[in-house]
Amino acid sequence: MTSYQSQFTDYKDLIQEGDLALIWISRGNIKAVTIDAKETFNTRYGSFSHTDMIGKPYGSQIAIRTRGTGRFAFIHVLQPTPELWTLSLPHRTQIVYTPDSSYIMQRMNCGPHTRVIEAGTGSGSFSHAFARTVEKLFTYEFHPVRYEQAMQEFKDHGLLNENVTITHRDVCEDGFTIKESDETSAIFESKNEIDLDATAVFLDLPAPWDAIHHLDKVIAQDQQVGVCCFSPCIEQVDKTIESLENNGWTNIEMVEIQGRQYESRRQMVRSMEDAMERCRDIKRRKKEGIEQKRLRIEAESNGEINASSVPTPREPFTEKSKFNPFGKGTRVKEGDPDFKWKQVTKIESEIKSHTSYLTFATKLSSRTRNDTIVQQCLNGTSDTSK
Ligand SMILES: C[S@@+](CC[C@H](N)C(=O)[O-])C[C@H]1O[C@@H](n2cnc3c(N)ncnc32)[C@H](O)[C@@H]1O
Repeated sequence: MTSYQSQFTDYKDLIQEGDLALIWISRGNIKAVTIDAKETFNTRYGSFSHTDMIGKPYGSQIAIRTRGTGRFAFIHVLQPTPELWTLSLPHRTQIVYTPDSSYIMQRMNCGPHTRVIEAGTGSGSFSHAFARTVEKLFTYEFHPVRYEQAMQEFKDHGLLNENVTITHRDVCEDGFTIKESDETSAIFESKNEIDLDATAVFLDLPAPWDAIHHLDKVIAQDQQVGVCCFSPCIEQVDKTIESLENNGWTNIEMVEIQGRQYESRRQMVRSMEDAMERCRDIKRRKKEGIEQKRLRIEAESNGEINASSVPTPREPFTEKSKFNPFGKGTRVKEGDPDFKWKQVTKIESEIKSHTSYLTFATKLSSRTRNDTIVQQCLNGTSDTSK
């Protein structure tokens, strides 16, 4: 397999041989491909040769004539980003989606100096987002196949060379310390144990409460550390909070992200006269119905059961072309200038985005005052990079 410069962290302009590209076919259909001049990308509309992509800028539209109809079909070739990867990755587990991951990173103040612990790795969706933003990501997975697959994927995406370390571990049983004897991608230099010094922790595990007590050994002692536990059930939240409290975590808060689509629409303004016309119309139709029924019964009893002998109802009084805003008639196109409209907001009635509850907390282990640092801060000479 090709080893990539990490395109997730470094952007490039042109599509090249060996690149990982994300091919946008439609909104819900994005496919990852490795650009190879000998290959074609097949869709049900036809085949797109990789040679037509090589040398073009990322974001280009590639068009072909479709089989049979001769009409155009097209795809877009996109640069991989963590957001697009989340939409196209091979699912090995449930994953964290961008509305949650972006909020979590923002809440935990993730930036270029953050050192993150993540367990479990799962399908690596959140790992890619962390990897782009933070200084270092230590991710843990106890399922052997998922561990291997994630490790290969991180390697292929150039993330292991950058800032990601993956370790095969049951974190609830064995905690987070990484030693030379462990099954890990970590590179050991002078010491046989990695200094994790984590400043943010993300736990997407069935039982995060069993892992929380292991954190003290691996989190930064002199800085405020943030934790987020991602759990689908409120009972899990309850147990997590208990464990966080017992282990000295503070500022505990639970959040649920509910994504909603707000649409700007126009609604027809209806007058009292419209309402009255509607009532008259109902009355008219009812009367016509009763009359028709009477005629049918009469025709039946006279033995004239032939349908053609029953008169067709007369056209409703309301002209269809003029549309009765409250009743039947021709559908009016939203915004039709013959009617009055007001601007309204419509939201989806169902919320589809509940994936999990997010339980946040913080911990500052060492509360001792370092006078040198305080003095440096007061003098404006402190190293603000930390
Ligand atoms: C829901 S998935 C994580 C998905 C991931 N956050 C993503 O965005 O792709 C949970 C993962 O945690 C792993 N896991 C569960 N318990 C674990 C433990 N005690 N230690 C390490 N990994 C664990 C599971 O094997 C699974 O792959």
